[in-house]
Amino acid sequence: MEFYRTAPTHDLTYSDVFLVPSHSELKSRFDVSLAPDDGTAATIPIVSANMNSVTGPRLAATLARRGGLGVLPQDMNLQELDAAIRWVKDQPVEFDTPLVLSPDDTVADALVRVPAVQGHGIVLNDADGAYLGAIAAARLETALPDARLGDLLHGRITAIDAEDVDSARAAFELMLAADLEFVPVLRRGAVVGTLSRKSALRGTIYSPTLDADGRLQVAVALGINGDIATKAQAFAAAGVDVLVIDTAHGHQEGMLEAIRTVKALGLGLPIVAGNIVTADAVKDLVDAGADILKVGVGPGAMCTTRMMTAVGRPQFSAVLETAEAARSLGAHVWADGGVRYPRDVALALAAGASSVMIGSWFAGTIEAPGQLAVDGGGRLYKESWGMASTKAVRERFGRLDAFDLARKELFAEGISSSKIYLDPLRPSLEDLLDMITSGLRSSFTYAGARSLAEFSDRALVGIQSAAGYEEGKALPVSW
Ligand SMILES: NC(=O)C1=CN([C@@H]2O[C@H](COP(=O)(O)OP(=O)(O)OC[C@H]3O[C@@H](n4cnc5c(N)ncnc54)[C@H](OP(=O)(O)O)[C@@H]3O)[C@@H](O)[C@H]2O)C=CC1
Ligand SMILES: Nc1nc2c(ncn2[C@@H]2O[C@H](COP(=O)(O)O)[C@@H](O)[C@H]2O)c(=O)[nH]1
Ligand SMILES: [K+]
Repeated sequence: MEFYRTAPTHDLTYSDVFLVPSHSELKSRFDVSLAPDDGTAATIPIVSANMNSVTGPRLAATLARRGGLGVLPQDMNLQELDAAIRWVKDQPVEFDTPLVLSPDDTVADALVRVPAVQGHGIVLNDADGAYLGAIAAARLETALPDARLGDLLHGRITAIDAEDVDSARAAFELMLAADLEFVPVLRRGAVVGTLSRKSALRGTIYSPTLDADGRLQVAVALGINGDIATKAQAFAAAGVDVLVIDTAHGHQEGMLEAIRTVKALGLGLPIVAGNIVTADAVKDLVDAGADILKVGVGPGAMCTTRMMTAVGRPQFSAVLETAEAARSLGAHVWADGGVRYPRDVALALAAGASSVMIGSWFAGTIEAPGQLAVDGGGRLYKESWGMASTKAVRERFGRLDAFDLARKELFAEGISSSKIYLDPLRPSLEDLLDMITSGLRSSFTYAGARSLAEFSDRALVGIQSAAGYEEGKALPVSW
């Protein structure tokens, strides 16, 4: 990466900078590879944050199916995490994970899981797991909230047989011909997944993140306290693919000890560690055994660290400096936090990140763990909160006595409740991934780059004023 015309005299964040187009030999945006090449099997440079409001098993499976990687948060107990890792490993690769409900559930029960939109749906199984039928989510729009889902099955949707779908393109054509937006996919009478026309199309564009056995990959986070070795071994036994050792101040002795402990287990899994923002920290964490550094202090949407402590660093410069240091040591960087638009992802990659971690933006999706809620104006949202907020601290340390819990609560560095609205045009994680990856494919061609390495090499980055940034925004109404 090079700065265009002016070198910066101070640290910069994403809105301070822009990419200048340069000569390109690429003829199509599909000629671009977005694969991170950082020791994970990801094929797109997107990782979901280890936040309880963001990455649950469903979001992790959906993200891996499209080539990214989900990091399950450390604030779940060991049994829950073990079950979550195994659940992701059991999910279909070619089809969407079915949303299975009971015929006795009501329309209101369904509407907290999935909105009444096209391309999504519900599968009904009986108590023994036998398939009863499926309902397109759009049908919920006109049904009464207390109606039983089982009573909506008249004129039920045709299912397709997994054996009849030999390619994603064939599935798309089949659904188009039958004028279907959503179908359950059956194998020998049992549901093995669902498909929408859009997911069939996505199957022709994305490649899943797979382990050596052809199952979806998943990562899990560990804090730096407690019996880290036992936890790491249990996660490895459950089949996890990447370990993320995470604490607010990653450049501390406790983190270095935690990395050494996990490294000494010889599990053969990539170790991600953070959060840090300096080249010195990169060196120390890589020396201890980290393969990937998680970079970002203070940019997160739920994060109050900079206002509480003044500590942190504008994210573009933090990524630029740490990525350069990591590269010289054969390590990589994940840019963590502060992403609000696809452009921010492109800029993090231009600065040298191999992947970009997104939290709050993904909290406002169908696949995120929380229930859907409706505000006074009828808009759909999910609740999100920071992992260092009073809410998270209470949940994490609830087992402590009142005195110790009160001591921990003093140090909250995050917000406890925030509404993250679903984008009505892009309510699912996959809709956001389409938006981000198409933005990236286009960015790469503007820079004449076929791969991530070429992109960070060729990127020309200019520095802009606040007015320059403002000019780049679309105007939904006239001025
Ligand atoms: N990226 C970011 O900007 C930030 C992210 N977070 C996220 O919040 C979650 C909770 O992290 P965390 O609060 O570290 O909790 P952890 O449970 O990981 O514990 C942190 C440990 O480090 C010690 N510590 C020493 N200095 C600090 C410091 N400046 N800040 C925090 N702990 C310190 C704590 O001891 P003691 O409690 O006795 O001081 C404790 O033992 C993580 O997911 C983290 O990534 C939190 C803040 C900033
Ligand atoms: N200082 C805090 N940082 C937090 C907290 N919870 C999460 N985080 C960090 O934010 C990113 C995600 O950023 P986003 O802008 O995409 O939401 C996450 O990975 C953490 O590093 C918090 O309570 N305090
Ligand atoms: K912030």
